[in-house]
Amino acid sequence: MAKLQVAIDLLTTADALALAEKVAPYIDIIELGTPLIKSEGLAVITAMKEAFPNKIVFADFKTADAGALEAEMAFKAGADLVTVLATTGNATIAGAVKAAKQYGKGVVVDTIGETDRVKRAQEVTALGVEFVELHAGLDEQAQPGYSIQVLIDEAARVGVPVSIAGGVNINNIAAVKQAGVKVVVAGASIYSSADPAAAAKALREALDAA
Ligand SMILES: O=C([C@H](O)CO)[C@H](O)[C@H](O)COP(=O)(O)O
Repeated sequence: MAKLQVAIDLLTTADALALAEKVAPYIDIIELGTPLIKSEGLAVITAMKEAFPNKIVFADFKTADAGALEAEMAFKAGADLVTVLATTGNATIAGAVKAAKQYGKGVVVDTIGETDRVKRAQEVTALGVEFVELHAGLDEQAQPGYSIQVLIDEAARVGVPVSIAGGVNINNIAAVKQAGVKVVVAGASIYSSADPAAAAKALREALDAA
């Protein structure tokens, strides 16, 4: 069963907690987006885990160096999963994985900015990461001609555990799941909705039905 992850790209702890409260019944993983963590610091991780101890809390650090140190910071604050960039060196990813093993937590590698997401996903999986995020970030999504289909096609052939993030919505979530992903990430289609709870519920139902 694929998990549903809400990516919270809001800028305050209060707004993030309020959104999480609305969507929690329908989602498995609560992602604290990179802008949110930069805005509010580690305290937002602690606040989210205290409010939702039974959810998987995902800290989107996008770590580029000092993998062990940054992963430890996230885990000590309450994160269950932390991201490291695929574009960084294997030593940084391996350092984060080592810290994750010490804390009983996990590392997700984010392929944002990576030219060959499939090849890099296969390489980093061997380092012991939890899964790899096939990710087209907000700026890539804004480019003319962007389609999530490129990620769906990559997921179908990658052969290692992956998530997809990059514009998941109610119209494409079934195709995303059918590509064989472990986790489906939805950000703007939930937090920008006039009714985030209804949006999350619809995504959950479509995911489970696909
Ligand atoms: O990780 C993300 C981005 O880098 C900003 O932090 C997004 O949360 C991710 O792209 C998912 O969001 P949507 O594309 O809006 O679904």
